[in-house]
Amino acid sequence: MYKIKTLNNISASGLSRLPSERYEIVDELEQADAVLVRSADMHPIELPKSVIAVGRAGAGTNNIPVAKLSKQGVVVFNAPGANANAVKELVLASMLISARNLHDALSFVSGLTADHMEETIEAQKKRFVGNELSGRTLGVVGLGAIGVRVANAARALGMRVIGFDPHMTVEGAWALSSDVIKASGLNELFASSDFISFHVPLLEGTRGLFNTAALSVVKSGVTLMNFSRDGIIDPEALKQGLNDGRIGRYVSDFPKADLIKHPRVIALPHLGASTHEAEENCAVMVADQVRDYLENGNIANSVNFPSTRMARGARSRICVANLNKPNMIGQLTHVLGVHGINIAQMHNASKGENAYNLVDVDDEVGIELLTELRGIDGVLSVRLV
Ligand SMILES: NC(=O)C1=CN([C@@H]2O[C@H](COP(=O)(O)OP(=O)(O)OC[C@H]3O[C@@H](n4cnc5c(N)ncnc54)[C@H](O)[C@@H]3O)[C@@H](O)[C@H]2O)C=CC1
Ligand SMILES: O=C(O)C(=O)COP(=O)(O)O
Repeated sequence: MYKIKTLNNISASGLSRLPSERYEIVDELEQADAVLVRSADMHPIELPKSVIAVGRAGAGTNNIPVAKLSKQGVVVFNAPGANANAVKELVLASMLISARNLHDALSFVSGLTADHMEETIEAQKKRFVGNELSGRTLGVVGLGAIGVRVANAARALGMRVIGFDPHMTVEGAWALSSDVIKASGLNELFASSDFISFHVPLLEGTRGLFNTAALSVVKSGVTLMNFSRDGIIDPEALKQGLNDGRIGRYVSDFPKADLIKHPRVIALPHLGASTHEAEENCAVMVADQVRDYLENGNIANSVNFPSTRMARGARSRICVANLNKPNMIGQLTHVLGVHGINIAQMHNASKGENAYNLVDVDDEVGIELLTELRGIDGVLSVRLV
C-alpha cells in the first residue's frame, strides 16, 4: 500500500487516480511515501526518509526546497501548463477591470442608496470613463505556458503585444502568434507597454525584475499585472511608482498588507489557478506522474530529475538517482556484474546536477546488492519496483 500525504486541498478527481486498493491518504507525514502539495510552504518541513516524491499540483515550485530534496534523491514533480488557461483568463479580466475602472465603479455603485440613485449614476459615470484594449500595447515578460496564452489572447482582442523571454522553448515559439513582437530586452518592453504582465518563475535571477531602473523607463500610468510571485516586483519601486502615479494600476495576486488599501491597487487572494478546471487538471496530471513514479520508477515533468520512461521489460526494475558526474554508470553496472546480474534493458538520463537510471533485470535482486549500490559515492537513492 502506497501512502500519500496531502499538504493542501487536492482535487478529488486527482486523488481518484490513486486506486484505493493500492493507495491510502494518510494524516501523518511520517508514514508517507509521497506528498501532494499546492502552495503550502514546505521550506520549514523536514521530510521523513520514507518520502521519495513530491507532487506540486500547479506550476510554481518556489514553495518547495527543491535543491535540498534533490540531495536526498526526492523527485519533485509539477504540472506544467495545467492551470495556464485559468491564469490567462484572470489576466484578461484584470486588464478589462483596470482599463474600464470597474473596480472603482463597483465600489461607487455599492455605496449608493435608493435616493436619487438613477440621477446620481448618470451624473457621476463620467468619473469612470476608461480606455479600450484594442490598439493598446501589452508587454508580456516570460513566454512560457501562461505568457504565450496571454499574448495570443491579447492579440485576439486587437492589442499590440511585445514579449520577452531569453529561454523560450521551441514548443512555446511554435504556439506563439507570429504577430507578437520580440523585445530586444526588458527595457524596450517596459518603455513601450501600456500594460505589463509578468509570467516568470520566482528565481534568484527574477527577484526584483521590476525595480527602480524599470520604473524610470515605463510609460506614465502603466498598468502592472503580477500573477507570477510577489518577489518579482521590487517593493520600493512599486511604492514609489504607485505614489507618484507612474504606475497607474497594480493588479496583484499576491497582496501585501501595506498596499491592499492603496487606491491604485487591485489585490486578489492568489486566485490565478482557482478554477475547478485548473484544480482538476493539475491534480490529475500530478497524481498520474507520482503514481507512475511510485509503481514503475518512470519520471515525467520533474523539476529536478530528467524525464525517464521505459516500458517494463523484465522481472524487476532497479531505479537509481545519482549525481550527474563521470563513472556513475560504470560503477552501477560493475556492482550488478559482480552479483552476476544480467541487464535486460537500461535507460540513463541527466538534468543539471542530477541523473537517473532505470535498470530492468531478469534475476532476483537481493538486499545486499541494493545496499552496495546505495554505498556508491554520488548515489542519492536506490529503489526496487
Ligand atoms: N497566480 C497563480 O495562481 C499562478 C501563478 N503562477 C506563476 O507563474 C509562473 C509561470 O508559470 P508558467 O507560465 O506555467 O511557467 P513556464 O515555466 O511555462 O514559463 C515560465 C517562463 O518564464 C521564462 N523566464 C525565466 N526567466 C525569465 C526572465 N528573466 N525573463 C523573461 N522570461 C523568463 C522561462 O523561459 C519560461 O518560458 C510560475 O512559476 C508561478 O510562479 C503559475 C500558475 C498559477
Ligand atoms: O501553480 C502555481 O504556481 C500557483 O501559484 C497556483 O497556486 P495554487 O495551486 O492555487 O495554490
